[in-house]
Amino acid sequence: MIEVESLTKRYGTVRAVDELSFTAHSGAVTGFLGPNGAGKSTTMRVVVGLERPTSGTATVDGRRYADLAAPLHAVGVMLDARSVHPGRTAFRHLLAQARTHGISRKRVDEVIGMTGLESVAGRRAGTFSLGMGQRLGIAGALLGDPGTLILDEPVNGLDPDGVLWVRRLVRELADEGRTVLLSSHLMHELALCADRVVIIGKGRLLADAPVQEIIDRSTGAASLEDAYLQLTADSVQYRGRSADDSATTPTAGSTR
Ligand SMILES: Nc1ncnc2c1ncn2[C@@H]1O[C@H](COP(=O)(O)OP(=O)(O)OP(=O)(O)O)[C@@H](O)[C@H]1O
Repeated sequence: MIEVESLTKRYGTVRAVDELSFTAHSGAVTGFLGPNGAGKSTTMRVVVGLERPTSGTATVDGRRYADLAAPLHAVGVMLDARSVHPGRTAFRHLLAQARTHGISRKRVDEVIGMTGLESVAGRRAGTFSLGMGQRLGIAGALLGDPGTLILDEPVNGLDPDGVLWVRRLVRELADEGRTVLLSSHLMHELALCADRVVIIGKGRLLADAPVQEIIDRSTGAASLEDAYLQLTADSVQYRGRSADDSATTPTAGSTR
């Protein structure tokens, strides 16, 4: 179980996370949603001890990450699949992680098999495609057979077969009683794999409920995406313009 309580994280004047509280329960997949810059990655980074909270707490099974004796066995984490030494092979990368916790080579081979990387395990990670890198990141998260998994955008860059595999994998992990917290901007995918979603905007909690309840509570929403767009309408910080918008709102200095 992941418990985030009154968590605030400030970077100078920026409140990346603002008095945020939620719980990701064991035996469930919790989707973590919010617009760009809402504070999802910062929250996850605090949970795994990469950032110190300004105030509040974040714990896994009642303990701060820094207090876990063997963190890889407690929490599997994939925050940035690109954070791999590009000159190391996938196998060597996983073996190096495994050695920090006395995890066997057999387990390294097992997670390589689980993630479908057998044929490229001997290749340098720097030559991997986006999707192959994601699979390697997930393999690293599974290495310690942890009770909790935290996955930031796990389906980013995966092919349809890979997306389906992640959907089934997180379901199985939750059905085994594990806690799964995953972020994604793909609403359709989240609606299919999450039991519950936590939606944040500008660092604050906007909703925390089962998927269907979030949809039912929003006026006229037919999908999680509809409900999400309603809930976050005032929290979007970066909104692009279409060509039509640009035509009606010329930029300063435009001669057209
Ligand atoms: N190390 C840092 N220094 C300063 N500001 C930061 C730092 N890390 C994050 N921020 C700011 O904190 C806010 C939240 O960022 P965060 O990466 O947590 O958002 P996010 O919800 O994960 O966004 P995205 O969906 O784009 O990945 C943003 O305004 C970001 O610029």
